[in-house]
Amino acid sequence: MFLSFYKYQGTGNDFVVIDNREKIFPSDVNQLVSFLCDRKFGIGADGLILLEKDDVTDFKMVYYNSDGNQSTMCGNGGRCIVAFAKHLKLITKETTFIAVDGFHKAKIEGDIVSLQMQDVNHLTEKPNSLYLNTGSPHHVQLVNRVKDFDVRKEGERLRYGVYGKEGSNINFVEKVAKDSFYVRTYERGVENETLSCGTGVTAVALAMHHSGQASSNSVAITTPGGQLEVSFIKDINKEGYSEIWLTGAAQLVYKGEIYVDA
Ligand SMILES: N[C@H](CCC[C@H](N)C(=O)O)C(=O)O
Repeated sequence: MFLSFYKYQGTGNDFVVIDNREKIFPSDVNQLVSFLCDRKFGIGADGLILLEKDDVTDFKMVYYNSDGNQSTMCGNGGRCIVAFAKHLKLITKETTFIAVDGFHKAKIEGDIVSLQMQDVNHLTEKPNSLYLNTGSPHHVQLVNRVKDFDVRKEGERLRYGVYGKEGSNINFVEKVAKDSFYVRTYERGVENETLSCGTGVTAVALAMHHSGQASSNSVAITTPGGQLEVSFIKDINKEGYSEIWLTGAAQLVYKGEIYVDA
């Protein structure tokens, strides 16, 4: 059978996106997801996103990493599904949708999508890093000359060596100017560096503010895949953050059909 799909990318984090409102996708078949995400034998992507109906919100987002397993929240994928919902004429400029980590508001203007992320109530300080969950778990570590850093080797070592089976995404960050940082991310479930990671960029912005490396409540993050901005409010009476918004481009690349064994 032929399966229709859309290919989206959000600052280089790329996804197979499927309109599953009629539940045509056999979602219990992990190897189908890993096949579709395979860059040689399939379409190729960091992850796969299903847009489904929801009784309360405009739509439901279901996210799979390219290893075929359903995963925690994907920030760039959340921005791409909002662009897809607009393409399908389900929404115009604003939306509320449900994802694995709860409700999300989002706004879209042209191809720029601003996605509200879940509040972050706790950041764990470790010897030379911070650990926090922005919808997915993230290790954040400042390094020198991040562009020359062996992200794959060090990322894999930390993801398996420190964070065990559950794992974590691993972000290496370098300060480039006041309230401006360059970030490279090793992504759990992709098991490699991706060109950007939305929940990772969000984690880096909050970690840099928490540790005093950033003073503004709006932080510019450059990734190998493009530019993102994270804005937030620091909660005065506790260590957390709220009103966290991740903003950047999300674009349709192509639409296609792929042959899958029935
Ligand atoms: N790989 C992540 C999920 C996708 C995160 C990333 N693509 C993003 O944009 O947030 C994990 O398993 O925690």
